[in-house]
Formats: sequence, structure tokens, C-alpha cells
Amino acid sequence: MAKINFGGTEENVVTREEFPLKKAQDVLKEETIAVIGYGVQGPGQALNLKDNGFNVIVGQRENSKSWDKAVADGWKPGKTLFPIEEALDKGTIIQYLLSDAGQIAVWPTVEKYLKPGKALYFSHGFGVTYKERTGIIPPKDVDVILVAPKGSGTSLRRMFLEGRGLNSSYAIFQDATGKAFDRVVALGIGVGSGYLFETTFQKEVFSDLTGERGSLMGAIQGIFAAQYEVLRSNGHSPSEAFNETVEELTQSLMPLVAENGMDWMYANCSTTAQRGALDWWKKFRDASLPVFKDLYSEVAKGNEAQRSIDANSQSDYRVKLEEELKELRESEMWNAGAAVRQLRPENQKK
Ligand SMILES: NC(=O)c1ccc[n+]([C@@H]2O[C@H](COP(=O)([O-])OP(=O)(O)OC[C@H]3O[C@@H](n4cnc5c(N)ncnc54)[C@H](O)[C@@H]3O)[C@@H](O)[C@H]2O)c1
Ligand SMILES: CC(C)(O)[C@@H](O)C(=O)O
Ligand SMILES: [Mg+2]
Ligand SMILES: [Mg+2]
Repeated sequence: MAKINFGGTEENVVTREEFPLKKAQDVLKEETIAVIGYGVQGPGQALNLKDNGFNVIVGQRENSKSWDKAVADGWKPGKTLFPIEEALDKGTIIQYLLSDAGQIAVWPTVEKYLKPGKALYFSHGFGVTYKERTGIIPPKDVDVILVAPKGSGTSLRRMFLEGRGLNSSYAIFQDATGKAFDRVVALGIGVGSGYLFETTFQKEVFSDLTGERGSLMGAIQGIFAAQYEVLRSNGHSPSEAFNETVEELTQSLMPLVAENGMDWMYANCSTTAQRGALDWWKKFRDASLPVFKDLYSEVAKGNEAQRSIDANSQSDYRVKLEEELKELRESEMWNAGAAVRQLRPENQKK
């Protein structure tokens, strides 16, 4: 385990250099990894593990879209693809990758197959942290571990295929066998993590729910929508408003931030832009700080978890989510976005 200084704070991290793939394969050579659920994280993690040489099977509801997707991805029914109960029975490591609401519904079945010495693996601290709401209380004689890739399962797979790696956090909730650390890190390396940073189940779920509701997804759409509206209401065309709000950010400026930080992106813009951005970012911080405080408090109280459980346990939750996504897609801003994407030279050639 390396200690790395992150802006003045030392943290435990595990890199591929100190825990190479060969070591991970060695740690897990006797294990059967059962990936339960084949939605977004399931495919990314299962395919990366398989391509990294681990013994992986997939457990998924039969006669579902996800089952068909697993078959299309090369998983073989009866050999590497099984109904959930069969996979739970065969697995020594159970990677519980159903949706967080789905995990509650299927938990009584999972519990039956958690024989002593097995490992129960999550990619979110949700089920265990909010146990009063989920009923997910693992038996004492299994390892309970977490690897949470910090990004979409789609990116996890894409970055693996590009020879890159998505960073993940890892945590141990329960070490029943004495092997929990080696198991969790080996799995983290196996699923294609860039590096792994240490957390707890509770810290993971509090930060993750805050991040996705905040700057990663919720807040960013809110800021886009507000700026777009102001530009449009002041007579700017959709083209101009979309380019000045979204397209320039994703295509030109964020890649610069990703490469070398915010100050470097600023330094590559005009001094006019730098002066303004340096003045205004603090106003945006101060305006949004109370909203972020409210958000974190709602997460910590469990209210966000409950809202998600209530909504996503409905039988028609997918239809309802899709209706709201459609509303977003069909808003003027994102319709303009579709036209702008079409006009990118690389898309015109197709
Ligand atoms: N989506 C991501 O990229 C991502 C990123 C990091 C962590 N996570 C975490 O990984 C886990 C899996 O998330 P996901 O987004 O891949 O899930 P998902 O919503 O895509 O669902 C995964 C699978 O669960 C199945 N499922 C749902 N309800 C079920 C039920 N009642 N019975 C049986 N099967 C059911 C679905 O068929 C689907 O194949 C969650 O804990 C999530 O928080 C997800
Ligand atoms: C990909 C995210 C947003 O990081 C993840 O947390 C999720 O819930 O899908
Ligand atoms: Mg999340
Ligand atoms: Mg996340």
C-alpha cells in the first residue's frame, strides 16, 4: 500500500505497480466470481475480469433484456451465464451488481447462498449503510467488501479497451476470512481500476450520492439550463447559446482541465476570460454552497436513499425514468445539442 500526498493529506492507495495483475490472478485463482446483474456495471466489470484472465460467471434474470445482452456479449448459457440462484450457488465471490433497489428485492435469495468463507462484494455502500431501509445485513462469517468505480460501467469498459483505467475506491466492511484485503484489491485491479483509494462503505455512499446529484450530474445540468435560458431570453440563437454553454466546455475546455488542471485551462484562454472567470467562480461557489450543504444533509439523513428506494422499487420505474429523460432530451437546449453534435466534422463523415 502506497501513501500518497493529495494536496497536503496523506492517503492509502493501491496502484497497479505494487499490486500487479499477476498477483491479483494469483490471489483469486481458486475463486469463482459470480457477477449478479448485467445492467451497466455488470457488463463492464464482468468483461474486464474475463479479459484479465479470472474465472467469472454471470447471474441474471432469464427472459430479460440484460440476459440477451449477456448472450450477445459472449456469455454462454449453462457455462458462464446462469439464472441468479444458480450463479449465487456457484460463486465464491458474489459481486452484487443489481440496481440498488433490485438488491433489496433479491436479498432474501442472496442470503441463502452466503456460505461461510464466501465474499459479498458491492460497488456502492448503499445497501449496507442504509441497512434499516434496505434490510441488507450480511451474515458475520462472510467477507463484505466494496470496489466502487468512479464512473459509468460503460467508461470502465471503454477505458479498459483503450489500455487506460478508471479510478475506484475500495472498502472492507467485514473481514471474516482474514483475506478480505487481498480479495478486494485483487478484484479492484481485476475489474480494470486505474488506482484504488481507501474509503468506508458510509463515506462511499455519502460522497457518491452527493457527487451524482451535485457537480457530476444534477448541478451541471442546472447550471447549463440557467445559462442557456439567460442567453436565449436575451435574444441569442440556440446555436450560440448551446456552443457557449455546453459544446465548448465538453469539446475544448474540459479536456484541458482533465489533462493539466483548472489553472492550466484558464492559462490557455484569453486574459480577458481569465480575469472574468477568476472573479466570477467565487460568486458561483457562494451561491451554490447552501444547496450543496442541503444536499449533503439530505444524503446523510437517508432521505435521498429513501427517495431512490421508493421510486426505483415501483414496477414501472424504468418507464417513468425514461419519460423524464425524454423531457430532457426534447428540451430546446438538448435538441440544439443533437444538431450541434451532428455538425461535428467527425460525425459528418459517417
Ligand atoms: N451504473 C454505473 O455505472 C454505476 C457506477 C458505480 C457504481 N454503481 C453501482 O453498481 C450497482 C449496479 O448498478 P447498475 O447501474 O449497473 O444497475 P442497473 O440499474 O443497470 O441494474 C442492474 C441489473 O439489475 C437487474 N434488476 C433490477 N431489479 C431487479 C430485481 N428486482 N430482480 C432481479 N434483477 C433486477 C436489472 O435486470 C439489471 O440487469 C449499484 O449498486 C450501483 O449504485 C453503478
Ligand atoms: C456513474 C456514477 C454517477 O458515478 C455512479 O455513481 C452511478 O450511480 O451510476
Ligand atoms: Mg452512484
Ligand atoms: Mg459514482
